[in-house]
Amino acid sequence: MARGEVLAVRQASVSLSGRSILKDIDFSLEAGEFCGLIGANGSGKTTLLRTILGFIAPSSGSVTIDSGGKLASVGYVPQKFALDPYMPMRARDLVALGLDGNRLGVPLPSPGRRRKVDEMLESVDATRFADQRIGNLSGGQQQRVLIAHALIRRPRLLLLDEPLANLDMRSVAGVVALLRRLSQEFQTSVLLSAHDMNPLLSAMDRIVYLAHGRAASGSTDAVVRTEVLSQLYGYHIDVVRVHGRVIVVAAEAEDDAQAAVAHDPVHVAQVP
Ligand SMILES: Nc1ncnc2c1ncn2[C@@H]1O[C@H](COP(=O)(O)OP(=O)(O)OP(=O)(O)O)[C@@H](O)[C@H]1O
Repeated sequence: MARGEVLAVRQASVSLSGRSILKDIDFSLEAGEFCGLIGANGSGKTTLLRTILGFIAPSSGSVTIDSGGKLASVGYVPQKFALDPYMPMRARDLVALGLDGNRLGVPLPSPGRRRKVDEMLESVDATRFADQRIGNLSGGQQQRVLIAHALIRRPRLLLLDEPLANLDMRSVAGVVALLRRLSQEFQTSVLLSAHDMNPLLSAMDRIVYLAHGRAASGSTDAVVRTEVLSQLYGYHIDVVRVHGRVIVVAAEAEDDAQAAVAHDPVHVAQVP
């Protein structure tokens, strides 16, 4: 691994049930970098995150994480974390659970634990709803608590699977700004998956763009370009910038392009 790198994914390929899902994925993240993992539904974002977490072994290539000597090197906020409104657990209880890692049993309360939890709740602006039932909080508030849970042991790398899905526009902006701030403050590298890159444009240091099981990575300006994405998709793509938003357009009505549009009308729009 190069100096300063927290995560290095090198020529990693992944097959599931005999099907090739990811091919030759290659990118790295440095300390404190904020990276968007962008791709349409089914492009392999969750599979890549699970591979980085070590739940899936790559069939070739490698994934290396530099723990920096820490026990808790990776924090994870999974997709679709269902919180039952009737679960008798306060926001602060969930954050406190993050302190326990893999330990079993109920830890004794202590002033030290309480202080760490209070500080973490404060960092994610959750102090005012810390004593409410987790299931009664709004989607944006729940995301803040889940982020606090994942970050309380100050991991070097934080992985988040579609944390912006199902949030309203204001909450999306709030969660992105929060993650940007925390990644700098804690020097935690963030890898966040999303199907729409637009809310992340101002926050991303780099992008990993997945299509057809392959990835293009680098700075947003270097990757989100007509030539690069056309090569990745294997047919002509136009990258259109309108009012500060990026729209990726499959310009030709080829079969593959049609399929992409049908697959994800939000991500790849089609010129009529
Ligand atoms: N266990 C499995 N066996 C075979 N194929 C699988 C398996 N799990 C996932 N896949 C396939 O791998 C591809 C990538 O799925 P993945 O969930 O990683 O995509 P994603 O980008 O996270 O999608 P979404 O945005 O819908 O969550 C999909 O075509 C999916 O059907």
